Amino acid sequence: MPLLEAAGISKVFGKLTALDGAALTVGEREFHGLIGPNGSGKSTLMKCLAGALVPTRGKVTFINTDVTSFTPPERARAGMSLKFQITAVLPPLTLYDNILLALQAQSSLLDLAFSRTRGRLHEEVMTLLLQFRLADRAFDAAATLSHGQQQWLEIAMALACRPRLLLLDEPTGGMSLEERRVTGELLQPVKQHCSIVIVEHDLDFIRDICDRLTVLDQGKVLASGTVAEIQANRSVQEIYLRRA
Ligand SMILES: Nc1ncnc2c1ncn2[C@@H]1O[C@H](COP(=O)(O)OP(=O)(O)OP(=O)(O)O)[C@@H](O)[C@H]1O
Repeated sequence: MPLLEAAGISKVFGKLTALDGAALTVGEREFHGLIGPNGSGKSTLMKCLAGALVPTRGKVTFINTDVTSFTPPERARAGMSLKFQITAVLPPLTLYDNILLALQAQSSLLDLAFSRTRGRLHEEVMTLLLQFRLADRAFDAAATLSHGQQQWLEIAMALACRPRLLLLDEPTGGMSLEERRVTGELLQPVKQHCSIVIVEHDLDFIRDICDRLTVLDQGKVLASGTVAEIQANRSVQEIYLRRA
C-alpha cells in the first residue's frame, strides 16, 4: 500500500484547466520529484496534496485514509507537513525559539502549562538544529541567517511534527550552488523516517536526491518512474528540448 496516492486529480480555474486527471503515487521513505515545464501544474498539484486547494475532481488517499476533503491542519495531524504553510520562520526570534514553537505545536496545553515538556523538547530542539548544521547559531535571531540557512531552519521546523510525508515546493530557490549541494546532504537522513514530494526547477538537484520522478505537461502526467527511466524517456526529452 503506497503512503500517498493521488488519482484523477483535475483543477479548473475559470476557463483554465490547470490539472487534467493527474496522478501521483509515493511509497514509504521515497523521495519523489515533480518536474515539468513552467505552468504544467506542479504547484497546483502540490497544493491539492497539501489541502491548500480542493481539486475539482479526483481523490487523495494518505495512509489508507481519503483526505481529499481534509483541511491543511487535518492533513498535518494525519502526518503531512508542508514547508512554508504550517510553519513559518519568525525572524526576530532565535533559531532555538523558532524550533521550540514548532515542537510545542504538538504538545497539549496541560503539558505546556506545567512545563512537562521542557527537558524533552530541549533535546529535540538541539537534535534538529544539529541535524541541519545550525546548532552554533541556536541563540542568534533567525533574521541574521543567510537565505540558505533560513530554508534549512524552515525544513527543520516542518520536520518537528515528525511527519510521514514532507511537501517541499522549490526548497533550493535562490540558493547558491554550494547551498544546494548541502541541502541535498541535509535531506538524505530524513529518508529514514519520512517520504518527500519535491517540486524543483533544478534538474541536477532533483536527479541526485530523488528515487522516482513524475513529469507533468499541460496538467497531465507525461511519465512517472525511476530517475533512470525518466532520463531515458523520449517524450520527456522532447518537452525539455521544446522549452530550451
Ligand atoms: N489561483 C489560480 N488562478 C488561476 N489560474 C491559476 C491559479 N494557480 C495557477 N493557475 C494557472 O494554472 C496553471 C498551472 O500553474 P502552476 O503554478 O501549477 O504551474 P507550475 O508547473 O507550478 O509552474 P511554474 O514552474 O512556473 O511554477 C498556470 O497556467 C497558472 O497560470
